[in-house]
Amino acid sequence: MCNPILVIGQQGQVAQALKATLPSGVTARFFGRQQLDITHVDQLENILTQHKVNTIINASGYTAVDLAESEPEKAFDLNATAVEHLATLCAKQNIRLIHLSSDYVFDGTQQASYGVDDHPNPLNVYGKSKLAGEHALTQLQPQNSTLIRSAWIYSPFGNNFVKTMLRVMRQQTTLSVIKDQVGSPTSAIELAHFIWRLTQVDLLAPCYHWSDLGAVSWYEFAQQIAESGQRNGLLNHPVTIKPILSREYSSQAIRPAFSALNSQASWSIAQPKPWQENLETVMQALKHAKSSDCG
Ligand SMILES: NC(=O)C1=CN([C@@H]2O[C@H](COP(=O)(O)OP(=O)(O)OC[C@H]3O[C@@H](n4cnc5c(N)ncnc54)[C@H](OP(=O)(O)O)[C@@H]3O)[C@@H](O)[C@H]2O)C=CC1
Ligand SMILES: Cc1cn([C@H]2C[C@H](O)[C@@H](COP(=O)(O)OP(=O)(O)O[C@H]3O[C@@H](C)C(=O)[C@@H](O)[C@H]3O)O2)c(=O)[nH]c1=O
Repeated sequence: MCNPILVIGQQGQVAQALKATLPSGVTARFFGRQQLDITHVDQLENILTQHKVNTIINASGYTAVDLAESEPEKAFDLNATAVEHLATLCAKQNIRLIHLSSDYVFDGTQQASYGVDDHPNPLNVYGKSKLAGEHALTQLQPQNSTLIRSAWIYSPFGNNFVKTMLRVMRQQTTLSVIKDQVGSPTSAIELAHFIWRLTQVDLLAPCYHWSDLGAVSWYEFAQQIAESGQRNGLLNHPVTIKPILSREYSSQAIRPAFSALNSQASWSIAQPKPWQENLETVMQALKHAKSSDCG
């Protein structure tokens, strides 16, 4: 039997999506930060001594984009230094490492969607810490490892823009959402399927991009969430969404104006679906979760 795959992360949305989509015949062990704090290199070493693994999926990360501006050390500890330690151990022990990075490594000045060879130039602390993690992985080159840049991840799990919008829309009938930031929403479930496919690929490319098909502004994304929310009984009143500019919205971090990903090079491994279709699937999952809560 193959050695189990070790997943770092348990409660995060990508970790939960990986758990929900575990392919039959694959064994995976999930470690939340209670069992494995990857900022402690001794804990990593202990786990790797206790568990024989060939592949690690790092689904952990510091993801609080605004908060990172006031606590850069924490963001860099988790997104860069811990990745460096992880990559060092994986290189030493011939373990394949699959790591996640973000569209926020790009500055958003490009006109066309970002491909894997486009130049990263992050605007905020979170993006800088993710890019430092990418550099650690590529420089240390653990055995046949890769990083996946994804973007705007949403799911029925954890915290994300879709769930935030639904919460805000339930509390108020009007809200303002930024229209001059455009990106690629990504269903965590579809991303998880892609990651599991990658674990089966013999020779990995150094970097993949993965998102749903299509690019959209946060404003248009919010409009679709409201429309689908009402149709699926997740919202019981109409909402008015006012399109605003980034400069009208107070936030600590600067976000790229355009960070859509070109993931075409990944389509030989899995075929992405349009974001509207994936959003509908997630909204229906939220609807079922709500009706079983009530039942
Ligand atoms: N969210 C998004 O839109 C995007 C995310 N990404 C990247 O994908 C990855 C996963 O993101 P997502 O699932 O959304 O993140 P979440 O914020 O939902 O989850 C973060 C995960 O990190 C784990 N974690 C936090 N601190 C530690 C630590 N010290 N040691 C070990 N594990 C820790 C958490 O552990 P526990 O399970 O115990 O809570 C949790 O599983 C991150 O690397 C992120 O940068 C990339 C692009 C977009
Ligand atoms: C709640 C809210 C947000 N916004 C804006 C703020 C921001 O520009 C945008 C998205 O806000 P969020 O804080 O949900 O998303 P943000 O934290 O920017 O999401 C990012 O997370 C990291 C981890 C990534 O890697 C990125 O790919 C991306 O998904 O929406 C509004 O315009 N109106 C609102 O009512």
